[in-house]
Formats: sequence, C-alpha cells, structure tokens
Amino acid sequence: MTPLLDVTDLLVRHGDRTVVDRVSFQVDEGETLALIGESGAGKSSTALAVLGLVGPEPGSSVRFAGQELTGLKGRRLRALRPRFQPVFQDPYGSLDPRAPIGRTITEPLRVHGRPAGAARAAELMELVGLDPAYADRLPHELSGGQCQRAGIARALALDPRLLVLDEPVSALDPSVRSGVVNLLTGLQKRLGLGYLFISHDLDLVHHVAHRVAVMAPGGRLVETAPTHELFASPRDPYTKQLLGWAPSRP
Ligand SMILES: Nc1ncnc2c1ncn2[C@@H]1O[C@H](COP(=O)(O)OP(=O)(O)OP(=O)(O)O)[C@@H](O)[C@H]1O
Repeated sequence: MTPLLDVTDLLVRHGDRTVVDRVSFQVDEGETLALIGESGAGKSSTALAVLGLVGPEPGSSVRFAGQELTGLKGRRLRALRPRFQPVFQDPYGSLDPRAPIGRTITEPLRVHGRPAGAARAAELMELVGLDPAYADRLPHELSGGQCQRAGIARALALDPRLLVLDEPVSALDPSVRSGVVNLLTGLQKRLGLGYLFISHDLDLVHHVAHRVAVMAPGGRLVETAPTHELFASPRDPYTKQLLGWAPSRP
C-alpha cells in the first residue's frame, strides 16, 4: 500500500547548519506517527518542510499519496495543497483576530474557489464540537480550547487526508486538553486521517500515537517503532535518555 506521506532523506539547512539530517519516515491513512525529541532537535523544521513552508535541500523527497511534492510549484502544488493541512500550537495566533471565526474557518474554501457559505461553516463547526451560533464571534470572545477547535475546523475545510499537528494542545489549559485530544482521535477514526503529531508530552504521545519517531539534536532520526514497543523497550541510547531510562549525558 502506498503510504499517505512518505518522507525520504529529508535534509533541511538554516544557513550552513543542518537542522534536519536525512530523515525518513512514513505515515499511513488512519495512522498517527508522533515525532518526539528535545527542544531544538528539528521536529518543527521537519513539519514545515513537509508542508512546503521551508524548502528542503536537493536530494530530499516528500511524497504525498505517491506524488512527489518537492520542486512542485504553481497550479500543481495548489492542487495537492488542500490534502495536507497544519494545526499549530497557538490557538489565537492561527486565527485572524479581526475576523469572525465562521469566516476564518471557511477562508481556505474561498481561496480555492469552493462554496464557503454559512451552511458549510456550520457543518465544519459541528464537526469539531463548536456551536454554530458562535460563527459571528471574534477569537478573543472564545476560550483557548474553542479557538483550537476553530483552527482544526479550518484545517478540515478542504477535506484533507493528512494533518500536521505541531504541539496542538500544549498551549491549552490542562482542563480542556483531553477534550481536544478526544476530538482529534475521533476525527481520525471517522475520516481516516493520517496525523504527523509533534509533542513534548510523552504521556500524550503514549496515549494517541500508533508509532513514534525519535529525533536527536542535530536533526537525526535515531529510532522509529510502534508506540508500545518504544515505551516498553527503547533501543537507542538517546531514546532511553529521553524516556528517563538512562542518566542524562553530562
Ligand atoms: N528560521 C530559522 N533560522 C535559523 N535557525 C532556525 C530557524 N528555525 C529553526 N532554526 C533552528 O533549527 C533547529 C531546530 O529547530 P526546530 O524548531 O525545528 O526544533 P524543535 O525540535 O521543533 O524544537 P521545539 O521542540 O523547541 O519546537 C534549532 O536549533 C533552531 O534554532
């Protein structure tokens, strides 16, 4: 079966520094692959390169449903772009502070020339557990959890197959986190979405991920394994240290 996302030898540099060092992984339909590793290991840079928001170096390959994305431009990239969408950490920062959220949620539809009326906004809001009556509210009139639900609704507007979730609940109040996590797992089951899930929260990763990929400083992927296997018997010394199985290096 062709993976939904197939990343091979992804290389990202900032200036002359390598921040993602020939990383390879796959995400299947209906699967959550978590990317873990300490701060600065290159997780977000990997996500941004997958989304085409930073350019990977030549030799990198990012295939979506079998189609190569690196080097794609213009109309051909625009045609594929709706199929993979990001959800970022900051629920307020990803919404236009001056636009009613119903409008923000349907903005991607307008950009792609698709029907974006109130009915579609209501449908998307219901999908993420938001009362459609909130469509006219501004982001500051909503809670962080409600804003993140709006961000997820916006990400779903174009019927994507893959979501790139970069710390999607870490900025939220702990009391609303589990609601948003349950929403994401429910949406995955219902829609068969693939998730590339970046998180520092190892308990959360244990709970939601099917497989886990571990990135070490310098942007190297040291280990990828099914979640239960990785937490029960990590193989790489860096993974052991990250999971608290081994003393930290001095
Ligand atoms: N635009 C940029 N210009 C220069 N260096 C950058 C840029 N973006 C990221 N970096 C550097 O790349 C390295 C990897 O950063 P990245 O944000 O991908 O790591 P991360 O694992 O996601 O960290 P965190 O968990 O803190 O978000 C870091 O050393 C960071 O300082």
